[in-house]
Amino acid sequence: MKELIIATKNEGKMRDFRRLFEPYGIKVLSLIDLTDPVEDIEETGTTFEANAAIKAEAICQKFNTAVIADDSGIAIDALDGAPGVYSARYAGEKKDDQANLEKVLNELADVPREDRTGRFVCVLAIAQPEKETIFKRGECEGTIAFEQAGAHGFGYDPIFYPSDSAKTMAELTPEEKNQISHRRKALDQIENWVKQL
Ligand SMILES: O=c1nc[nH]c2c1ncn2[C@H]1C[C@H](O)[C@@H](COP(=O)(O)OP(=O)(O)OP(=O)(O)O)O1
Ligand SMILES: [Mg+2]
Repeated sequence: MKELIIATKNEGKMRDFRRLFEPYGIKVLSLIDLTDPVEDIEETGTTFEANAAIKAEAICQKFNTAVIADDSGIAIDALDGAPGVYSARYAGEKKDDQANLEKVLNELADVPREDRTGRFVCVLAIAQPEKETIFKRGECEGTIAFEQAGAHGFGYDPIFYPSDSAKTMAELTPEEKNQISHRRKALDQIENWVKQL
């Protein structure tokens, strides 16, 4: 089976990616799956594209092979786009999903339903030896809940209602999430590249 390295240590993303790549007959490996330990990569960029490039290019150079990275997050209009690129560390360096979503709920406590709009963003970077890095962006529009619901998914899924959905992203099955997610929409745009692997 063909293998592809995804430059991530996020287990929630990897569960999404394993399903998303399965139809292409591709086995995806995270940085945790590799036998060589990979040190944490500092995400010093101020855009999703910059951070995705940092991750993809570092691992591409290390292993001299094609690598995909995913930089993603949630952008909330009432918070001027925050947490945005800082989504993973919104409540502190520890990367605590529960603390992060509680911080958002607290900040939006007085914001009425119609003003709770936002979107998930996923930027995929493909880094390949001797080639320019390729970027594709997928977005999933929705609204932020007043309280968390659902046990699937990861990150901010329990507080995000995709547009036209009566269920949060965490109440959807993994298959349902993968039909509408920002990750799906970004991956759709690199389908031709994936198929030629
Ligand atoms: O489908 C999603 N459903 C819910 N939440 C999500 C999703 N996609 C991204 N998110 C949140 C999780 C984390 O708070 C941030 C990603 O941050 P991001 O730096 O890209 O990932 P990370 O540091 O966890 O792992 P890594 O950099 O090793 O890939 O956005
Ligand atoms: Mg990260």
